[in-house]
Amino acid sequence: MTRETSRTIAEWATTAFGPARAEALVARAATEMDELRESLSQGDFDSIASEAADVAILLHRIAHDHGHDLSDAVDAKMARNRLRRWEPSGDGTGRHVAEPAVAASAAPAVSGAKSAPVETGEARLGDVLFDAKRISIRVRELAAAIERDLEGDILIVGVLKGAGFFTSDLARALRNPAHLAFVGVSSYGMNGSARGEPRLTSDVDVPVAGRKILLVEDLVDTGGTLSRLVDTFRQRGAADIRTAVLLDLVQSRPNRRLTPDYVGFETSATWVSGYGIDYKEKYRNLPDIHEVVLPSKA
Ligand SMILES: O=P(O)(O)OC[C@H]1O[C@H](OP(=O)(O)OP(=O)(O)O)[C@H](O)[C@@H]1O
Ligand code: HPA
Repeated sequence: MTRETSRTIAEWATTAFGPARAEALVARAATEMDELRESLSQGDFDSIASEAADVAILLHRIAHDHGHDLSDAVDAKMARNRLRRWEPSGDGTGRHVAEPAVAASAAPAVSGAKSAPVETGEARLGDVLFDAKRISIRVRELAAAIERDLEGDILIVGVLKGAGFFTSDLARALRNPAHLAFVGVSSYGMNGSARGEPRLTSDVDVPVAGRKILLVEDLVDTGGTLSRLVDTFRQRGAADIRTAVLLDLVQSRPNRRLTPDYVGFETSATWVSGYGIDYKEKYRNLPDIHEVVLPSKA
């Protein structure tokens, strides 16, 4: 049997019925919902799945017409639901009461131009800014742009840990015969507290002289990490160095040390997490990128 997606459903429906306005689809979904309610009240349990499918088919079409896939949206929403705290209403449904809170007391002190705020209250995971689907589309677009500029053999260098997922997705979207390496960079002092000059904590395992290098970062804030790496590889004789970042934290632009060559998304968020990016080492595993809400800043 064909595994239907929002796209295949929308294509079929448009061929069968012609283009539709979203309002008409919502009204039709409400009618199908009424039929589902009727099946339940009449005890017609055999038709329940089929009536529910009629509702879902309309929802798939609405999602596709607005650039989404409903199954992906359900996956993303469920990932979020599983992180929330819920208060049961007593009838088998419930309301979410608060986002998971993370204590801020252990926050490292932040210094200099780094935009990380020092919190006095509690931080929580906020809205999804860029979901997994959007990220994967954008990664492919970035790869296409990079391929147009950089031909042939390149050395892809991912910056750990934050850019781990972005580097592996971008590398797989690029068709260049690439070599892959990673570096570790830390901006924290030896005591793990103050944010200072970025230093290399682990190096690439290949020579870089004469190579075309694509440096891959999850985000650019002050630009300190990337500019440190560009300087390092330039001193070692790299032939060409390009920088690709998934997120540009636009608030930090005025004091930035470097402008990346390729940018996935711009965001005005102060702090973000997910898709490799952490909040105090947490949330790197989340498939979507969320805003982290820092309620009070000192
Ligand atoms: O533009 P900058 O001001 O240099 O900031 C960007 C860097 O900061 C974060 O890394 P972090 O040092 O937190 O390490 P991580 O990648 O292991 O999370 C982020 O992942 C970038 O690497
Ligand atoms: O928003 C951020 N998230 C994680 N690490 C960061 N480093 C600078 N800004 C950020």
